[in-house]
Amino acid sequence: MATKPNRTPIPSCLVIGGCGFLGSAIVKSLLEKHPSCRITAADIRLVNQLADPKINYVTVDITDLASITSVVENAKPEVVIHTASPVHGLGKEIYMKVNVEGTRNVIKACQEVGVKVIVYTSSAGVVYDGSPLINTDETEPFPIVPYDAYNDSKAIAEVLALEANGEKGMLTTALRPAGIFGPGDRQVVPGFITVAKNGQTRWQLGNNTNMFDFTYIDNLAIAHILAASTLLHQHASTGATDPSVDQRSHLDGTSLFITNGQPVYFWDFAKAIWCHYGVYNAGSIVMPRGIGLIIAGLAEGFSKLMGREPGLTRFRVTYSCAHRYFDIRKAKDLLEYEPEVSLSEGLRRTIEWFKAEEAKAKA
Ligand SMILES: NC(=O)c1ccc[n+]([C@@H]2O[C@H](COP(=O)([O-])OP(=O)(O)OC[C@H]3O[C@@H](n4cnc5c(N)ncnc54)[C@H](O)[C@@H]3O)[C@@H](O)[C@H]2O)c1
Repeated sequence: MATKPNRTPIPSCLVIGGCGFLGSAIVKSLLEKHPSCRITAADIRLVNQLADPKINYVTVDITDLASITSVVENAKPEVVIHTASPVHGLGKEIYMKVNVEGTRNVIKACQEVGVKVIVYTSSAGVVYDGSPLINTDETEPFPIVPYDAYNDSKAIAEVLALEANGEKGMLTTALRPAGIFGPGDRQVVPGFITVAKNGQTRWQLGNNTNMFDFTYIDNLAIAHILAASTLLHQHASTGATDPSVDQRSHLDGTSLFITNGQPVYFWDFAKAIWCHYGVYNAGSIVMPRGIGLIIAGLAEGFSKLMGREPGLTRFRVTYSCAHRYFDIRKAKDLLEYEPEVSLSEGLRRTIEWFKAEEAKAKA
């Protein structure tokens, strides 16, 4: 049995990737939950800055050791939350450079400056190889053949972050979110909205018996803050890792799946988005997965010849027919993590935000 987590207020925190979707939500939650925290938000591009004098925005490129070291030295944070990563769908080289070498640089800089706690944002995809993930927990090993370069690089970076646990007095943990969505989302919900705009919502790939996990952004931001303040408390009380504590109840040196804890049928999630968006004809034509893969293969070949982006890809077919949901009991035990915003309320807030943004753009 895990012991009840104790927490310590976070006096200073550097959020790397602090202008990104997740990073800026963490900054916002820190302002709310730890109002006296000195916050530095560092990112390679300073966009979406919150107008609050308590936040110090700085430019950083984590692939450059001197750049990240100087940011950590100036910020002198007790806690570093590292969310930076390129988006999914790019080449292997960029993932190895930013996620692997960049994370190595972040760890080195933190060790040099004496940071106490690192919370690394990993991904639920680190255990995915295309096989079904059904209520998967943290005992699931990394796959022998990773699904793609992005997930491979996230797994390598997670291992680097966790191996640094206990070194030079620093405690580390890794959170593995699945399908983050919310206002400001650039990946999950925009994909479904594009399908609606292209008039393709009638098509459903597969028979919709596959369950999927998604995570509302604010729940995930709070999970990061819970992890940071719990580790900070542990640091203050034991100085580092405590080998006398049952290994299963260690937050340091371990990874936790974080989701909304409400797995849903993949196409039910899509249909809910489209209904909120005002499209009600979804899913009336079911295309079996096998046929979808053949058509996607042809579409990819044709698009390559024409120099265009294919609308349907084998990745999208496989993904939308996959079983992918996770057991989050470990996060509930070790962090007392409880998703505050339900999936349906999260979707409502998200689509309202997208509609408002579209209205602003038209005005
Ligand atoms: N979005 C999802 O569904 C999802 C799912 C699982 C895991 N994750 C992980 O969550 C984290 C946050 O994702 P997000 O959706 O907020 O992405 P995002 O693209 O909105 O934010 C990532 C931020 O990292 C910054 N960044 C990229 N390269 C950098 C560099 N070299 N130096 C400094 N900053 C750099 C970007 O400018 C960006 O602001 C990432 O680590 C991602 O791998 C995301």
